[in-house]
Amino acid sequence: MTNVMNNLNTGLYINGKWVDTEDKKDVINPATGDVLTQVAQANETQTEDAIQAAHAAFPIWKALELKDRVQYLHKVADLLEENADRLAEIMTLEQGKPLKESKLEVIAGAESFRWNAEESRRLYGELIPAPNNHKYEVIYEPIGVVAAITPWNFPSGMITRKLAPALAAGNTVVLKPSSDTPLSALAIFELFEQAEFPEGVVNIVMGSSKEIGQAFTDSNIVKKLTFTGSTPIGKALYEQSAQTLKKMSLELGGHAPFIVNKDADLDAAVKGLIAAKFRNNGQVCIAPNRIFVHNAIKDAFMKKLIPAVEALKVGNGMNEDSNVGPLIREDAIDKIKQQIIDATDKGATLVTGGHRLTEGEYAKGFFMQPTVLDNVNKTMDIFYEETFGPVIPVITFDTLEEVIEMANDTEYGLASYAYANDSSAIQYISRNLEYGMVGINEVAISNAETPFGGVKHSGFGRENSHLGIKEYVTAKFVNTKYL
Ligand SMILES: NC(=O)c1ccc[n+]([C@@H]2O[C@H](COP(=O)([O-])OP(=O)(O)OC[C@H]3O[C@@H](n4cnc5c(N)ncnc54)[C@H](O)[C@@H]3O)[C@@H](O)[C@H]2O)c1
Ligand SMILES: N[C@@H](CC=O)C(=O)O
Repeated sequence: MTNVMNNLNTGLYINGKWVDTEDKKDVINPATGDVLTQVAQANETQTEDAIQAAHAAFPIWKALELKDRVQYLHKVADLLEENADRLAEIMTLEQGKPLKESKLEVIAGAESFRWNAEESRRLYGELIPAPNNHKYEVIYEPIGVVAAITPWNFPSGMITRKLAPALAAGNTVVLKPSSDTPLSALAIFELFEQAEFPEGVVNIVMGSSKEIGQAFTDSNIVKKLTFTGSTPIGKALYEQSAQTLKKMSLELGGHAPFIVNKDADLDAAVKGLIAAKFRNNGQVCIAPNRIFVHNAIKDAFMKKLIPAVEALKVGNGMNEDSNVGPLIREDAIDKIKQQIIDATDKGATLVTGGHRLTEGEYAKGFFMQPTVLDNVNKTMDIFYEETFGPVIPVITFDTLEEVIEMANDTEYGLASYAYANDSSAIQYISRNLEYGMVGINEVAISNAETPFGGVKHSGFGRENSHLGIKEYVTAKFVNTKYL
């Protein structure tokens, strides 16, 4: 066990107490295949205990004076910043991403707590002019118990992005983190404990995803389910929640187009593409997955792109010189390899990479070469399937109408990007892309201040920004008649 794991609590956290269980699950380091530690696995009763604890704590948390609630959130932000190095190391060990990416993620989580603490002060209601001598008021109130289910690709960021607005708005929470990366979640819960949150306000359960998911969706106490993960699981949870009519936010899969127009600054486009595609080794819902390059600049673009991809150093995320870490599991490598085989069988050209790394330092981890595929087209699986790995598929186009049609030809609608200079082209592209987010000459589209979320089968609801906290409140109308 590495030092950073030594004192980490690995139990469930229910009603302000760490709860150990008989049943345990290994947590694996994807860079080495080593077992890092084992974590507790909840049974049905413990999941129900967590829901009940959040239910009992709701009136207390909701009734807290706003200034006091705000202080709790700022305290968490302080603790995240103070403990950023430790949390980053835990994240890299369980998830694989380079340490500097992990640290940025923890710091972004602190920012999320600060933003939402301050945003809770601005949950203004409304005074509506009444047509009589009544008073028409709209008040925003917390919903109640919020259940949150999060994925492994951002083991800390996807949690802070949900818990910060939920708590800031006055709700209590039960979290189920991904079974692949529960340690970052546990480390955050240690900080809640240090911040002395009232018992039951924050609870964490780990265990069978299906059973915990079912307990959340069946519960009449859980008033809101916020989920980030794959589209098929999101749809299943949506269906399961019908009987209890939950308010939901679904942040699901993506398959982002990245358009390089003929007038683009190619150096900027390559830089942006490398940053966005190889962040977390392509295991990002907003990663560029289909690279549309105008025929007129295709050769010049490839000349710049290929050396930039080949210069990336793949390695254990704990090593300072690693740009790209391992993939999360063996089956993630299999899926990428299958997409590459399918594409090359159907006529794509493998320009660089394409293979699993298995020798020396790579022997026991899940490492894959950064890969570029040229001559990709719609007959190939990679055109339609979410990639979630280090593969750049290049597709060419001649007109903006043609590229917009191809870019929108997907069930997903999360992030999209374009590099262009002509203002009419920019206007045409940004207005016609059917996506929740569009980055023009920029790939940084995920900030505390701006709305994050998708359309189509990428889900609904928005995280971050002033819209994010509104997902965790209900609008109550009060009509007062003066007698
Ligand atoms: N839109 C976004 O903001 C966003 C952000 C990050 C990741 N994602 C998406 O997440 C996916 C990758 O994450 P993943 O592999 O962890 O996704 P996943 O859907 O397999 O799992 C997500 C979470 O759901 C849980 N889960 C799995 N089966 C369940 C069930 N039957 N009932 C209840 N919970 C269940 C998992 O344990 C995990 O906690 C990708 O599709 C990616 O695009 C989306
Ligand atoms: N956490 C990512 C999105 C999901 O994979 C981001 O905020 O950019």
